[in-house]
Amino acid sequence: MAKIGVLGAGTWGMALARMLSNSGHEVTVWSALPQEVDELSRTRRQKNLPGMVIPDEIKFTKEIAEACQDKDIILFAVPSVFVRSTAKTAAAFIPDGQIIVDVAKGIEPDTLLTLTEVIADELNKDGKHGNVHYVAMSGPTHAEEVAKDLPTTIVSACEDQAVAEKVQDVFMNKNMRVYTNSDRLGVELCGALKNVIALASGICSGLGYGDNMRAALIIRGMAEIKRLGLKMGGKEDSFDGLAGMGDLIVTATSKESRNNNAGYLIGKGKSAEEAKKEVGMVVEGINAIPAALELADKYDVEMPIVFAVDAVVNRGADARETVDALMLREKKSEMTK
Ligand SMILES: NC(=O)C1=CN([C@@H]2O[C@H](COP(=O)(O)OP(=O)(O)OC[C@H]3O[C@@H](n4cnc5c(N)ncnc54)[C@H](O)[C@@H]3O)[C@@H](O)[C@H]2O)C=CC1
Ligand SMILES: O=C(CO)COP(=O)(O)O
Repeated sequence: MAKIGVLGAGTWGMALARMLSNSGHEVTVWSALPQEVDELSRTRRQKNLPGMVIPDEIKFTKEIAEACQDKDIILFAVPSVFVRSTAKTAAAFIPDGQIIVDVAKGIEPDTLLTLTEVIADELNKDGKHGNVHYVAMSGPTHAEEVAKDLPTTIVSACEDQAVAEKVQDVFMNKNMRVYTNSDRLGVELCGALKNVIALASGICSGLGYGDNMRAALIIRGMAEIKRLGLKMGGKEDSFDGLAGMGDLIVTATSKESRNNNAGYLIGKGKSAEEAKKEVGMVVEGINAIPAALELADKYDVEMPIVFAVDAVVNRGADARETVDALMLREKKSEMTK
């Protein structure tokens, strides 16, 4: 059995902590919010997963050292905007050679680093973390379903196959099937960028558009993600796989999706701020837009849906007119080869 430190006690961190604890692993959860640690310890409930009982075996701590020292795996499960600050605080307590798994989905604006790259960037500053192993875990995995033990699949992505398999072994159980993947970059790009397309899907539902439009957004959205991701060095299998198409399908169609729901509210006329507030959990697609635009520019890749989402979410464009303009863009062939 493994010793696992979970950094972040939000919806995803807690659903995974419970699953890992129920598999017999020793789990310690750290949160940056002291009142959250107190509340979780006392109520054994996560506020956004009210039906889920947190096993007594899970230990909560306000000391990040306690969640990082003497662990087989440290799991980063904080929203993307807190990944760097969490890595910075944790660095002094993370031994070299540690396996770090990130489950947050995003790309840091300005640096354009994926989140395992952000953690590495922070840890490498002291020259003492040259042998840390970074794994990205991603796939169609809504916390609300994992919390109910509904069957789920996920990818353990690391260029070192032995490390990817070690993480696969720890996370795999009858409700969670884990595949390995050697393309960490491609997997992380998929996880971050599909959230922007899920916002588009939600916006179109809010406008009253139907399943035809949703299917179009999923396929043409993945065409954009893949165009960029392949140019950046990602591998085709990742975009076609669970972390790519799988996660895009679930996020663009599920009633559980924070991004889909926020998009819906925006399509109904709410501002991005109002939508985020109403959703009440992190909406990573909104955070990912600046980096997606910067990457499209840097790699000279056309991403019309991402540009349209930015126009509606950040620049006050009328959603219906924006969809009309997308539909009437220059005529194209679907063939890429
Ligand atoms: N919820 C889900 O179904 C899934 C979420 N993810 C990803 O996991 C990441 C976390 O998502 P959720 O757990 O849903 O978000 P959430 O909105 O539930 O997370 C909030 C948590 O962030 C932590 N936090 C708040 N302020 C902080 C700070 N200053 N420093 C460090 N931590 C702080 C707290 O523990 C808080 O409970 C996101 O990147 C999301 O895309 C990935 C797969 C599934
Ligand atoms: O990444 C996720 C599911 O795989 C979660 O997506 P949402 O944040 O849109 O709920």
